[in-house]
Amino acid sequence: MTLTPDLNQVAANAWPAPAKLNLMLRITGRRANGYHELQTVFQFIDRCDRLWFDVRADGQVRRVNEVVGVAEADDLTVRAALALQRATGCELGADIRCEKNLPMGGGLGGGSSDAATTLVALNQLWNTGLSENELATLALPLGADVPVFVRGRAAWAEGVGEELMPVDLPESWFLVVIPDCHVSTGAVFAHPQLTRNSNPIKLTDFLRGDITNDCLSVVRSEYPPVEMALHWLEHWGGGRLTGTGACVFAVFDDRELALNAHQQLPASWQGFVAQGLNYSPLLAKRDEHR
Ligand SMILES: C[C@@](CO)(OP(=O)(O)O)[C@H](O)COP(=O)(O)OP(=O)(O)OC[C@H]1O[C@@H](n2ccc(N)nc2=O)[C@H](O)[C@@H]1O
Ligand SMILES: Nc1ncnc2c1ncn2[C@@H]1O[C@H](COP(=O)(O)OP(=O)(O)O)[C@@H](O)[C@H]1O
Repeated sequence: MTLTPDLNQVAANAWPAPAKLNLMLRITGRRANGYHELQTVFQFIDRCDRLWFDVRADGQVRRVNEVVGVAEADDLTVRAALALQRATGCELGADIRCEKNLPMGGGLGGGSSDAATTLVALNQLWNTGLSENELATLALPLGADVPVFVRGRAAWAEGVGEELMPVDLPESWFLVVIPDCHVSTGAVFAHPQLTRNSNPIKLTDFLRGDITNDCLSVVRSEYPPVEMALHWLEHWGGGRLTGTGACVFAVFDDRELALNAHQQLPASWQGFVAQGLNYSPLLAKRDEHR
């Protein structure tokens, strides 16, 4: 008999919720409801939150661990589970445990990814049988970035991020720097100086090197830690902002170069090295359960 938990088993039962990077982001207009029309490119990275689900027979949905700064009722995992219950009439519930490895509000999409992983996992574990399209439709009201995580394919995106076209991109290495500040997505989109009228481009323009992020100039002027991180990354070929930030990243051809840059990160700064992924690890996990 062993008294230590079988850590391999714990890991095997975990459902991954990867981060994303926006490799470019253009704002091409504004809708009547105030939301902005975007063009963006999403790629996943191999840095993930991990979630565990225990099915409950009594229909209750509970988050069983503390997530600092997020009340249980507001947690996107709980909201996603309740949305799936409502849509399907499922009478089962779940205990949800979420290991947060991704910084919140950093433009890495951790909350959106947790929501998507919850939808995909519980659709399997509850046997609710929704198709990928149905899950993506359920995902959008939870957040503009949730559908891309449900579909699990790196994508060229338009609209508010819901019109998705899968793309295959180089799976480069990234050094992601986490500036010591939180950027409010709402505040960036409300900023009077934000560029809102970029001309639309095509995927081929992005592939030829148009990697503009229209949020960059507002974010770097309003948030000094982002400006400092971008300044430091100039030494490594220049930094880019993911989404509305605060995280910034530089691209490397191989892991060693990225690790070398990471080692030189100022001691008080946070960051990590990760690889770009065209397929979310969520897909492989889902397929184990089919
Ligand atoms: C712009 C992206 C790119 O990935 O930024 P990140 O949040 O990842 O940094 C996302 O699409 C963000 O989507 P999402 O995360 O769902 O946005 P929310 O926090 O709900 O948006 C907060 C507020 O920003 C404004 N907003 C958001 C998205 C959008 N396309 N136009 C907007 O004008 C709205 O006023 C909204 O109420
Ligand atoms: N499970 C969750 N993980 C992270 N954030 C969550 C979660 N549930 C709700 N949120 C809320 O969503 C916000 C956005 O989180 P996140 O997706 O990590 O950032 P971003 O949209 O900048 O990429 C957080 O500030 C938090 O208030």
